[in-house]
Amino acid sequence: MTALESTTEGKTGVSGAEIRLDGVTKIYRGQKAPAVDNISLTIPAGEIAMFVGPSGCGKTTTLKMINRLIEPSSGTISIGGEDIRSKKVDELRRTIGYVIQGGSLFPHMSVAKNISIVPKLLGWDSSRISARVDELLDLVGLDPSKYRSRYPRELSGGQQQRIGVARGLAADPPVILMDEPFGAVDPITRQRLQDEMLSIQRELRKTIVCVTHDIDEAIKMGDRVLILQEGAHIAQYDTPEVVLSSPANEFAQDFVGAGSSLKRLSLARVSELDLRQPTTATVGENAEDVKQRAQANGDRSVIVLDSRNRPLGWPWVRQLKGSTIVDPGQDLVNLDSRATLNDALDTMLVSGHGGAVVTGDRDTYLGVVNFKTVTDFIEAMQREAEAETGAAASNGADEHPSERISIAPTDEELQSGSAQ
Ligand SMILES: Nc1ncnc2c1ncn2[C@@H]1O[C@H](COP(=O)(O)OP(=O)(O)OP(=O)(O)O)[C@@H](O)[C@H]1O
Repeated sequence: MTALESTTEGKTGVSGAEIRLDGVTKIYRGQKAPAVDNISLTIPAGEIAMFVGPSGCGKTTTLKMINRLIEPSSGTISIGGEDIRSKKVDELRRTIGYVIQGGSLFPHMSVAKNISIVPKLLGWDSSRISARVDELLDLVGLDPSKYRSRYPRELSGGQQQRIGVARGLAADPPVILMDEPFGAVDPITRQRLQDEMLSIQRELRKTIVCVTHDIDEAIKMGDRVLILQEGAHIAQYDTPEVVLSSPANEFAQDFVGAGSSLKRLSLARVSELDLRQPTTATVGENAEDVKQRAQANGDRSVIVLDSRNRPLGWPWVRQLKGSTIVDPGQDLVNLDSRATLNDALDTMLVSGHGGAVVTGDRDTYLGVVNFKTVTDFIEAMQREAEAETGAAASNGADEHPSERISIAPTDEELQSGSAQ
């Protein structure tokens, strides 16, 4: 077993490997100026590094040099301490997951075939591959029995992207490269995919390098954010907190943009809030018992869970008909506990309940978040940020926090909208 395939020792649960770039330069043929000019960078094992910067600054070129889709003109790249040139290109790529926008699935192959490309190349036997396909579908939130045999054209954009992620993870590589992975989907699906990726990463602790145009995505997803200028010159490489609170220079400041104190909302997670615990019911339970329980709790709606404690629906008590609780069959927009407060507000807006059902790893039910909890939290953050930045908070060029929270419903709307 080589360093690339082995689990990194020393950090509990980390299966990723450190990536190092030393003086790496890429000059494309026929070009005078380097696309990437002498970049040196270390991405610690088990972390997510988000690459951001203006179009053409060299993000994708830098990323693609890590799996040798592009060969550097000079400099050295190592993974897990091993120079990537010490392996054959094909072998190297089998140890690096690669996920790109839209999933880029093969249209003539079923979902299972798409996911199993690399395990097949690695010579895994068919029962191991089939078990792995099911495990990965479960991990990315798709029911294996339903999706295994489908073709890409039978999937939504978000589902295709999930399969793309499953394919990138298939052979359990220590390193995953992602190029604008969530660029082609609508904002709510994008948020869910980001949350799922964070949830998966919490279990797997790979080393992930991800290119994005979106500074908010970088701040949300990254353990570290790399802000690049033209020629892949590093403007700043720091944790999201430091990038937001202390931009290293004018370029980083401009890139992070106005209202950076507000962007800190993207750092606050739903898991930091006190979740409400309204009445829950399990499919198959006696409906009358559930109604009585809800009434005793003063709740006008209940969260219906499946036998594995995953939320299925959020019906009003008056909608509970028949003698047993059945799968309400509505599409429930869940909020992952790793979602940011900005995401929480967006999700709650599309819910008819003035709140959102929060889930943890593998979609397990955790509780409910409502507007009041979030706005209280935001107001406390706002006061803190204003105290920190003093007069700067009143700068007219900045987006004012109150603009962002004005979407919260009134108390009256809250009372009439749900039992919260
Ligand atoms: N195959 C190529 N041949 C010549 N020049 C190239 C090639 N690929 C990229 N470039 C140039 O190299 C520079 C960096 O490109 P790169 O795609 O790495 O940037 P990027 O930051 O990923 O951009 P974007 O955000 O627009 O995708 C750009 O000036 C681009 O025009």
